[in-house]
Amino acid sequence: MKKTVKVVAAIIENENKEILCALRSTDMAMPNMWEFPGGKVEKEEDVYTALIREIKEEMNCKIETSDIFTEHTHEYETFIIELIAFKATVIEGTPQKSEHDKLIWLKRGNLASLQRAPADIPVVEQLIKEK
Ligand SMILES: Nc1nc2c([nH]c(=O)n2[C@H]2C[C@H](O)[C@@H](COP(=O)(O)OP(=O)(O)OP(=O)(O)O)O2)c(=O)[nH]1
Repeated sequence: MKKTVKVVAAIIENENKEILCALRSTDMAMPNMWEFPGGKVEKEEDVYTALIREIKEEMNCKIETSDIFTEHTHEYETFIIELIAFKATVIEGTPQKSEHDKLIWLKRGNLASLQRAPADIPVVEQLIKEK
């Protein structure tokens, strides 16, 4: 049976209404795919704590999150992902790349132009529809 992995992701929006997109590096699982920064929720960790921790670890900044934007399950070849996405804003520091190959800010209308992790596609569609 495939393992189910709970992953939290941040839709970080700046004052220009652009959204932060991160390119998974060649050293990561699922390389060369664009994603919303975040990662796996650890055992006994709540989703908000997990997201704030992941963003601090990955981009050395502090975010503030609001309610869940969207939550859905996607089946990959080797595992099932339960992806929980939150809207967020940076409240301390500036996102800096460490694990990712690239960080870019994109307007909503341009979000669909990137090659996305497949589980993220419904999130992107919902974001585009929002405006
Ligand atoms: N962070 C993130 N991961 C995503 C997204 N969409 C998607 O399919 N994934 C997948 C890629 C990975 O297989 C998994 C998240 O793992 P990760 O490698 O980013 O998380 P992590 O830092 O906690 O991982 P690890 O080093 O502890 O293994 O979820 C997304 O939008 N953001």
